[in-house]
Order: sequence, then structure tokens, then C-alpha cells
Amino acid sequence: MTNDTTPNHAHARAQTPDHKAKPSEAIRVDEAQAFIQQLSLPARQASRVPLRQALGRVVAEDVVSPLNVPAHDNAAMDGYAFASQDLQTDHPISLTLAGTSLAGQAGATALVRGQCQRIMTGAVMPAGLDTVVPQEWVQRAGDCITFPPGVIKPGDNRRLAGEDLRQGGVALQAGKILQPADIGLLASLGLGEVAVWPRLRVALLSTGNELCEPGVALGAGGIYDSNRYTLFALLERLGVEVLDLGAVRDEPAALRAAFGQAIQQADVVISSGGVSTGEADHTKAVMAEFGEVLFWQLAMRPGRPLAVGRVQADGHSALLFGLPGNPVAAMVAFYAFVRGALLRVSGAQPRPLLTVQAISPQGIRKKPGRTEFLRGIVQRNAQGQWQVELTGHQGSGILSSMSQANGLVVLPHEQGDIPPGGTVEVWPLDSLN
Ligand SMILES: Nc1nc2c(c(=O)[nH]1)N[C@H]1C(S)=C(S)[C@@H](COP(=O)(O)OP(=O)(O)OC[C@H]3O[C@@H](n4cnc5c(N)ncnc54)[C@H](O)[C@@H]3O)O[C@H]1N2
Ligand code: MOO
Repeated sequence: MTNDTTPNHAHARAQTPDHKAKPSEAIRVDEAQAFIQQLSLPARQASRVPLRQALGRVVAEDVVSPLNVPAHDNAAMDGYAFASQDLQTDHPISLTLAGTSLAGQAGATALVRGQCQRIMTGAVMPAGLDTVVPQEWVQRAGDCITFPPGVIKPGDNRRLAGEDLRQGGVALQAGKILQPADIGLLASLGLGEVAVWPRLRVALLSTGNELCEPGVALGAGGIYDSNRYTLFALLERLGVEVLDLGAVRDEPAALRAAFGQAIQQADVVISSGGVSTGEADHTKAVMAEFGEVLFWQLAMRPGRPLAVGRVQADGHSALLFGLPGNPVAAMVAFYAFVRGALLRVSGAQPRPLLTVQAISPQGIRKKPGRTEFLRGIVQRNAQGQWQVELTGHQGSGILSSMSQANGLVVLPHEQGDIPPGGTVEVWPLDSLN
């Protein structure tokens, strides 16, 4: 990493009033991400929740397995259990039936060589027996069962105690975002509760005098506030607790009251609008009153302006993300900077985003020197390869192109034009939490 990419440098440069920032001075996306990566929240208190309320929550401490799963060696097939020494012959194997073991019964008494036990899937293996021959393989005449040599190896069709989870081992690591399989895994350990971090509280507001609430007649010069609805949905899908503080007029007193309330009530404050260079904007000045806020001009499209900082009100501290007002820019900035940060400060150690390398049949014009995010539909072509088609007009106010898309094409900073048939990286949006 050169000096150019250190967070400190990003910090210093971001202090420059953004209306003076020339495009060449804009901050790189990876530089901004690295800065955001080191923002943190004060320590929070974990609590235990019942499994049915744990989906999507973040595990606060390693879960150590209190028992072996399965608890006993058991049969993986319906058939006959026997001792593998009985396989040491080139002749058909003949065994004498001693009894029956069903799932849910305690282990049967020990058997000896030459004996076998009728056994059902999941039943505890009788002591001394280590192999199961499936019933399809045997011929049975009264108490005698026979099967050919060579079809079964020692240990076949037997599940070992602890082969899924070993007592004393870490079954789930702190930082895991609980998925359906994890909930089942905790249940398989007999645990009814799990320690999780509290849900992150995120206050959401939009700024601008033009904003009207959906459901109300649109005033002259007005637009409906869509950002608060997309952002609310993005946050809800992420599993955080959202405090919707509404649309705030671009007036210092109103902004001061709204940001003050947001900071006091939430871990993270997310606003949209007012972070660029507009004449009427008081948003940036008010944000700056609450703490150390950086007003970035980013080398990206869409989503050039972004405010990031740590703010305080009444002794309560919060992180602040001021997203650009244009609807697509606000969403792209959320995906590029906010989503990962929210997961991280909520205690999660998320796995890296799954991305797709897709062919773009159409060429794409791209200037090196900025990261571009384009909306596209990614699907398999007739040859079974991933292929992406852009969803029309890519202006940062064209929310319909985002609505049609199932992925974001990410063209990195240094990238130049993509020739027809070139390969691009796509972030699949539909599969995200
Ligand atoms: N001279 C310059 N002008 C602009 C620049 C620049 O660098 N120099 N940057 C442009 C870019 S890029 C963006 S993005 C916008 C961002 O500006 P703001 O964050 O200050 O946002 P606003 O000016 O408040 O609004 C921009 C645009 O978005 C609409 N908007 C705002 N909030 C909402 C909402 N909640 N729901 C739907 N739409 C919203 C607003 O009406 C404007 O049309 O600035 C460019 N200008
Ligand atoms: O953030 Mo702006 O164009 O990049 O909409």
C-alpha cells in the first residue's frame, strides 16, 4: 500500500472542501473502504435468545459442543449389524440372527463373531459390532442370513459417535450470522438458546425540501421520497433495527433536531441527500456540528459524494453515513460502503461477498481512474456461461434500471473499456442479506 491509500491520507484529503475537489483528487473506492473498515462502535452487551428468535442474529461467543453428535455409533442403513472380522473369508458370509435394534432403544447387549443383529437406520450399534450390511444384500432363511463376499467393507454403513460434532469442540464460531442450518445444529446439541449480540440500531432519515411522503398528493416541485423506502428495505433485509425519522426539511433547526435525536437513539445514523455542493444545503454544516465528519468526493460512479464520521449527542456516540441523494447513488453507496460496515460493527465476521464473473456481450465504455457500478441482469446463456446485460439508462436517478437488475456490474478503478464479449465482475444482489 502506498501513502496514497492509507486511511490517514484519505482523512486529510477529505478535509478539503469538496467543491474545490477536482475529479483527479477524488478518493478511491478501496481507499474509502479501508478507512470505513477501521470504524468501530463502543462495546455492547450480549444476550441469550431462544432458537426460534435467533435466525440472522450474530453469535456473540463460540458455542462449544456439550455432547457428541451423534451420541452413539449407529446404523446408517436398515439391515444387519455384525463384527467386521466375519468378512475375512472368500466364501459367502453366514451369520446367525440374535435380535433386533430399533432407533430410540438403548444399545443391545454385546454380540460375538458369527452373530448379527437386525438393525434400523439410526439405531445404536450393539457393543462389539462395527459394520452393517443393508437388507437388500442379504438372503434370509429363518435365523440365518447370508450375503456374498466383497460387497461390504469393515465399518460400512455405521455412523461414528461424534462424527458430526465432537464434545468440547467449537460448533459455531463467534461472529457467525445464524443461518437455518446453524439453528438446527444448535438444536442437535440440545441447546435451546444462543448468546447473540444485540441488533444494531440504525436511525434513518432523508433530507430535502422537495421530499413528499408516498400516499400524499405531490406538491409543486416535489418528488416522492424513495430513498428512505429503499434504505429501510435494505436495512430490514440486513436484520438491523430501523428507526425511521422521516424526511427532514433543509433548515438548520430541523436538521439539528433530527440528527441530534438520531444520534442519541441509534448506533448508526444513515441519511440521504445534501452531501454534495448544493446552494440550499445545510445538511453538511449540521452534520459537522455533531463531530468529526469527512465529506468525501469519491472516484466512483454513481455515488460521488459521501459523508462518513463519528458523531456525538448528549454523551451518546454513533457512526454516521451521509449517502448521496440520487436514488441509485444512495443504493450503490449502501452496497459499496455501508452494508459491510454494518455487518462488521454488529459483531459479524461475514464471509466475503460471492461474486460472479460474467461475459458482457455488449462493449462497455469505461474511463480508467474511477470505479463504476452498472446495473445488469445476470443469467446463464445457451452455453451455460454467466452473461450480463445492462438494464438500460444508467443515470444515477434511474431507479427503474436498479429495479430491473439482479446484479451490480463492478468495473474497477484501473479498468478501461470492456470489449464486446469481455468478462466483468457482478455482485448478485438478490441473494444478499
Ligand atoms: N456541481 C455539482 N453538482 C453535483 C455534484 C457535484 O459533484 N458537483 N454531484 C452530483 C452527484 S454525483 C450527486 S449523487 C448529487 C448528490 O447530491 P446530494 O447528496 O447533495 O443530494 P441532493 O442534492 O439532496 O439530491 C440529489 C438528487 O436526488 C434527489 N433526492 C434526494 N433525496 C431523495 C430521496 N429521499 N428520494 C428520492 N430522491 C431524492 C434530489 O431530488 C435530487 O434530484 O449531486 C449532484 N450534483
Ligand atoms: O452520486 Mo451521483 O451521480 O454519483 O448520483
